[in-house]
Amino acid sequence: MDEPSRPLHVALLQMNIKAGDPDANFRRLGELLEEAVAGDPKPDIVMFPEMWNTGYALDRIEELADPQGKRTLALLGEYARKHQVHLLAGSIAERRDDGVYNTAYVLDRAGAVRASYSKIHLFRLMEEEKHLQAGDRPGTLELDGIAAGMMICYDIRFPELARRLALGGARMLFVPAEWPNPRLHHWRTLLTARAIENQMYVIACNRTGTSGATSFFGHSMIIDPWGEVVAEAGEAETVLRAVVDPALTEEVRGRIPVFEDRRPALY
Ligand SMILES: O=C(O)CCC(=O)C(=O)O
Repeated sequence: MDEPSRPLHVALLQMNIKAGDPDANFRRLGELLEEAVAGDPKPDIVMFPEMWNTGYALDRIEELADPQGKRTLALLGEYARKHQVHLLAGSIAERRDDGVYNTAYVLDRAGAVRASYSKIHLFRLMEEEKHLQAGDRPGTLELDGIAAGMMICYDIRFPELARRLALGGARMLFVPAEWPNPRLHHWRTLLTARAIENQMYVIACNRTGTSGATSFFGHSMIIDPWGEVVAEAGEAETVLRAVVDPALTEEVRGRIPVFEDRRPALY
């Protein structure tokens, strides 16, 4: 049975991903995960970045993607059970019968898959639409009695999706990403705006390092429902930790009743 809603310890694996080398990425993820669960207190939720299994090796993505996520889910199910943590397992390149999807999985402490979400908005600047299939439904989940939503990277440029998740009851928004230079300003501003306008936590895990000519700035962030940055990483590979208190969402929503004051009939 789910525990009652209480503050949660989260740990974000800001990882350097090797494009086109799933074996190396599985190894590195395992090391960072061990580092995360060795922390005191042990995290309730460990989160990973976007496409952490393959990186953006899009020209070989058919061959590299994990068929039905089987390798990922077998390994992560074992990790989750062994360490008794929830895994917001970033997203992976997942091969299905009709193509490759950029899919985020959520596993609970028992290692069971609780939710999945495939990225809805494909990022044309990186030609995702030529190699990936788009998801067709928003990502919702519930962990320890707390309703939350998921968006992947480029999705945060679409405020209507975050609002839809908030209206559906989400009190936290998880955002795995591979957000590159030079758009740190956009990353910080958009994440902060999604937190303030929806009065919910935004928990965003970006990758770091380089992939060909593209470099990634890290700056994984946890932003509270008032828009304050609770924790922010620099550029280095790291485990970023913070405590999130879902009760703060109610307090902030009570302070400025944005959801009651909406006039959707007019716009
Ligand atoms: O929107 C952006 O600037 C970055 C998005 C992106 O890199 C992605 O969705 O993979």
